Amino acid sequence: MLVVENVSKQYGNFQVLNSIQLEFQNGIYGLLAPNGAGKTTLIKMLATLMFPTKGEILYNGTNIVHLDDKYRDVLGYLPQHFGYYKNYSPEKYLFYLAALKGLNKSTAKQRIKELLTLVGLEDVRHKKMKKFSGGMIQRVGIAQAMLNDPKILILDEPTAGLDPKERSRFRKILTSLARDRIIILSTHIVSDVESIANQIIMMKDKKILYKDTVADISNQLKGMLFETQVSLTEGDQFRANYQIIGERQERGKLFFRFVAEQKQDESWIEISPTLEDVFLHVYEDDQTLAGSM
Ligand SMILES: Nc1ncnc2c1ncn2[C@@H]1O[C@H](COP(=O)(O)OP(=O)(O)OP(=O)(O)O)[C@@H](O)[C@H]1O
Repeated sequence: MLVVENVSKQYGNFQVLNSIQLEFQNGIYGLLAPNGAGKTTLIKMLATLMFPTKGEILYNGTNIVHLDDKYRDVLGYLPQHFGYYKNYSPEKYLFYLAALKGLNKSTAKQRIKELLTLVGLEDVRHKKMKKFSGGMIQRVGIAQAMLNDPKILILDEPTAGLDPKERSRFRKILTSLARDRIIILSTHIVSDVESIANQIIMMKDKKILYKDTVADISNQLKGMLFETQVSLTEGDQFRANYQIIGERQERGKLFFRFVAEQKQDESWIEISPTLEDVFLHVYEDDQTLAGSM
């Protein structure tokens, strides 16, 4: 078990995280927040690339800093921007990293074969990576993070720049890896984690806002989410009165999806909230969100 125990992080006087408390068991955790909320900072601390200003991170009861190499032996990490050699093939690159990680040759051979199959790159294993799409490169990234068969796999915004098909493929790979390890995946895109994460962690104002299942977080808006239609001339007034989650124009009318404390009009239709609704609701005033969508 991995435990983040009362962790705070400051860069100089600038506080990014304040008293973070988290526990991870095997399964997929989606770390979901707009850019700038501190996801990378938390992930870098989990990967021992940065250290908490206060608090500690424990793996099976021992501070990961003290575990040192023993911790890195069970850790797989895919950073936001991972460095690969464009002129290498994925196979050559993975052999190179396996050697750096101290895997013996026959173990490496077997493992690389399995991993290239897992990520669907066996057919192009000898092709130079400079010809690869963003999705293929990210799959090489997963393979490199999985070389040591880690108990903890951490991926920082792994789907950035991928198209929907590649995202879907990525999700399937992660699901297949989740059975007997902790997977922590950071993203600002709800659909990346909605269908695969056992738990979603949402951060706001330097703190953990929610750590719960998709269903339980979605229920935060239960009874408060509605749809209705109004005339075009009433649109501005309606927007001023309610928090709008979505709107569209159709047949000369405005259709709003919006949040209100309770049903105030017979014409309003209560709808089941999704994780995306809660995300938009929670980060409505968040300046960082505008740049991330
Ligand atoms: N080395 C640093 N020195 C000072 N401020 C930093 C440093 N690294 C990050 N920050 C600031 O800390 C805040 C959180 O950054 P962080 O990268 O952890 O956010 P994030 O949620 O991962 O966003 P992104 O996905 O854009 O990286 C941001 O305001 C960022 O500008």
